[in-house]
Amino acid sequence: MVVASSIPQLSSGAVGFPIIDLSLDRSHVSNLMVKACEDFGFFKVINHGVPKLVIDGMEKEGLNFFSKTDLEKRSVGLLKPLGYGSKNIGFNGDMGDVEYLLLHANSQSISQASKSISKNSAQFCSTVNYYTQAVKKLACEILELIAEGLWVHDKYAFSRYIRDIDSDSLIRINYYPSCIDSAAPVHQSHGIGFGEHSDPQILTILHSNEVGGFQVALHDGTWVAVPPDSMGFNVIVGDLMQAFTNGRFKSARHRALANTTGSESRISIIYFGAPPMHAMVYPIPEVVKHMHHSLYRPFTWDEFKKTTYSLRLGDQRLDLFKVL
Ligand SMILES: C=C1C[C@]23C[C@@]1(O)CC[C@H]2[C@@]12CC[C@H](O)[C@@](C)(C(=O)O1)[C@H]2[C@@H]3C(=O)O
Ligand SMILES: O=C(O)CCC(=O)C(=O)O
Ligand SMILES: [Fe+2]
Repeated sequence: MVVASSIPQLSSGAVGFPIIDLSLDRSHVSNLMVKACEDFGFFKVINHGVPKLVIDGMEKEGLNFFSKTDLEKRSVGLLKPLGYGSKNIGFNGDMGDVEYLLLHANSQSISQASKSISKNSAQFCSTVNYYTQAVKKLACEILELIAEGLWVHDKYAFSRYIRDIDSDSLIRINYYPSCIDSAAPVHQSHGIGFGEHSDPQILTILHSNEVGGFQVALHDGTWVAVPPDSMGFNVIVGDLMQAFTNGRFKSARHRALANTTGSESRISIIYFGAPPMHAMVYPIPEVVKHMHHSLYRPFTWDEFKKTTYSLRLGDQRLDLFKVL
């Protein structure tokens, strides 16, 4: 990746995704974000203001959890799809070389979940809460900058959904064991940690340790590796943002490769910013005005989420909401 205001081409001919420095001038940053969302549906932010201590604490709790025995991990008593999972992704047969912990991102749910996740539940709870609050704040700032860059007159047009007390946002920790860690021989691994997909929510904020494997697809379908950087956060446009912007932004298809060669395990911590279940989603009038008609019919997040869970990971679920 290269810090720049345009789309940099690396010498190899590969694309470097935009890196946006949040300490720069606000209107410059908001324009860069809109361009990045249009060109890639993806960018990295640096100088984001989330303290390293908060990130390290969260990562440590994650590693501590995944180091437990199978029995201990499987005893996390949360209703599916929340809780602990290993290899299975969703309900429709998708598989990957990944273990995960999926939680609701509100403090009451985190507090409740902590009791079955950690013996030191108070510490787990406060660590996850600190992280979630900090990353939610970052997500809101980014959404407000994007609204400004799009000249939407209500700068809270997107962020209000995830600021809402009933927001259905999630927090997920994915653990990709190194082949040395893994019980399965390397030749049995199919190479995929988390298969190709777009995220259904509004915006995703992804952090990972210094182990590679995360990839994003360009609009033409070419896969590009995202170099790991534990100092930055990856920002991914979700399906709802595509609907809000009437297709001006496209949700980014991404995947994580399994760790088949390295000796280190990869851990990623992901915040998915989502609206409340009852919230209506429809293209915002300012964007439609320039494009003449709405590409998508209005729908609730509840309806979209149900559709998402009835489909496979890689399906293009937003197509089902297109106006014909
Ligand atoms: C196969 C599936 C897993 C998923 C729900 C789905 O039916 C399709 C989307 C998947 C996804 C991708 C982004 C997030 O990781 C996630 C929690 C979400 O909201 O949609 C997962 C779902 C999951 O793992 O439960
Ligand atoms: O773990 C990663 O790096 C990506 C996983 C992902 O895209 C997801 O959980 O939705
Ligand atoms: Fe994802």
